Amino acid sequence: MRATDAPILTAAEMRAVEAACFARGTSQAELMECAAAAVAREAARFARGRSILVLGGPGNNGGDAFAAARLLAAAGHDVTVGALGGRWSGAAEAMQAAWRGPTVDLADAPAQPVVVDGLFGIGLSRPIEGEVATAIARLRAAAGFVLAIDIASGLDADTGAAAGAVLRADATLALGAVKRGHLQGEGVAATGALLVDPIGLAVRSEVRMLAQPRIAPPGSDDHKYTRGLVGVVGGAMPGAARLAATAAARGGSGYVVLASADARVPLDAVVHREEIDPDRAAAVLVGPGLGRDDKARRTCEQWLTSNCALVIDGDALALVDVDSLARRPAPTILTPHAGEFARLFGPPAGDRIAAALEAARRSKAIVVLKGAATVIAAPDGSARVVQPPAWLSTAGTGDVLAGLVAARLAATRAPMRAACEAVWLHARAARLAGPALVADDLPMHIPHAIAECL
Ligand SMILES: NC(=O)C1=CN([C@@H]2O[C@H](COP(=O)(O)OP(=O)(O)OC[C@H]3O[C@@H](n4cnc5c(N)ncnc54)[C@H](O)[C@@H]3O)[C@@H](O)[C@H]2O)[C@@H](O)CC1
Ligand SMILES: [K+]
Repeated sequence: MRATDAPILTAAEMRAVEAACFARGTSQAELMECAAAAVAREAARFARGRSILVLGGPGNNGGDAFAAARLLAAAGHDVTVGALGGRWSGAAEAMQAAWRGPTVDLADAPAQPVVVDGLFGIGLSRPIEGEVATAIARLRAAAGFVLAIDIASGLDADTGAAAGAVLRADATLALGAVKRGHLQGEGVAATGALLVDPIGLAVRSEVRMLAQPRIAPPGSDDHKYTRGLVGVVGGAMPGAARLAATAAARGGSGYVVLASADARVPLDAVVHREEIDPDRAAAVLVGPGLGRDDKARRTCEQWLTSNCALVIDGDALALVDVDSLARRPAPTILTPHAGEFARLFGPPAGDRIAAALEAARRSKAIVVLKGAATVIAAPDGSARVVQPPAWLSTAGTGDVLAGLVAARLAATRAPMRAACEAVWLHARAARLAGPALVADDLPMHIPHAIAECL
């Protein structure tokens, strides 16, 4: 199944879940059979009758592979196993012994159109080098499709870093839970389509893939103020604030006020004012196109010390500090890209999810760390992760997201929920806008994205 709403674990957390499962009486072999059945199901779906090379490594990832090979062969597929190692133990040994089909050394494995990668999973402990690296490069180049069992071999399960070779997958079937390494570092490119099978494990985690939200429509007695007035603070580059204000208007705000020296408004429905009344605003966005001069600094300071719920983006992220954020009496949402995040909190080490959670804890703000995998982290330790379409990597889309976050904050008054709704709607609007989108295209698709969530 697709990974939406799936739990995301570290390797240590995954092992703890497995240990708890064993403590309740499930055997390792039973869990492995469950994993293998899921792998065989997905491999058969992708193979569509083509010959399959299953790669089996020396650990339990290899155990899954041997068991899946047996199930695929029993279902009538042409299966060869390319094996590495040979000192299997426990359930993996039993699975290896139960495989009766053709087995060759990895180095001699014949190229096949479909490869199932069960070399290494979350137990990778050193870089893939030498003969193994040579073999996987050859097999990858010849394969039309590679399905990784649990995680692409060569990736660190927590950071997605690859110290040596990686067997890049077209699809990965994560077992029990998504691993953090699927979503960061080299894992972003090496994972392919991310699928997850629960394999019967009950996994609880407050770090999850972002699910499609349910959006509450306005009530029959709502009016423009109860639905939430959004203030957008403009500055040196007025286009950015106009994009944000358009997104705020299309994102379900009752009223959008754009405060800018430039009186041009992007829509007739957006009202231009010299100032935003803090007592009327349900949420204020500061930062897109603000500039970083003294005037911008004063504006930023004024809003930072206000009692308004704030979204802080772009230039404003360079004008605030963590302690002032933590002192704010009202909700704050930060929407940094990697550079802005690094300036404010220090460069994220290998694990961006951990870095975003730590930043949220320190700043007492919701942190939306944008990137190939966007992380939405809350001070309470919960986080949601989504991989937005890569076409979003173009100028101005961050301004649209910031406006949308402000709109949802004004509508919901619940910062984590608002950030999750906005990030989901933004990604969905991008898909609706299609390839080669420009930021100006996105706002018109937001209402359609909202309609899918009612
Ligand atoms: N723990 C369990 O009970 C279950 C685990 N499952 C599978 O088991 C995997 C984890 O199994 P393991 O903990 O056995 O670990 P792995 O199977 O990922 O690999 C560990 C083995 O690989 C060797 N190794 C690590 N890096 C190497 C390298 N670069 N070159 C050569 N050898 C290397 C280690 O010495 C060890 O023998 C999961 O990813 C998942 O696929 C599933 O079967 C479900 C049940
Ligand atoms: K693997």
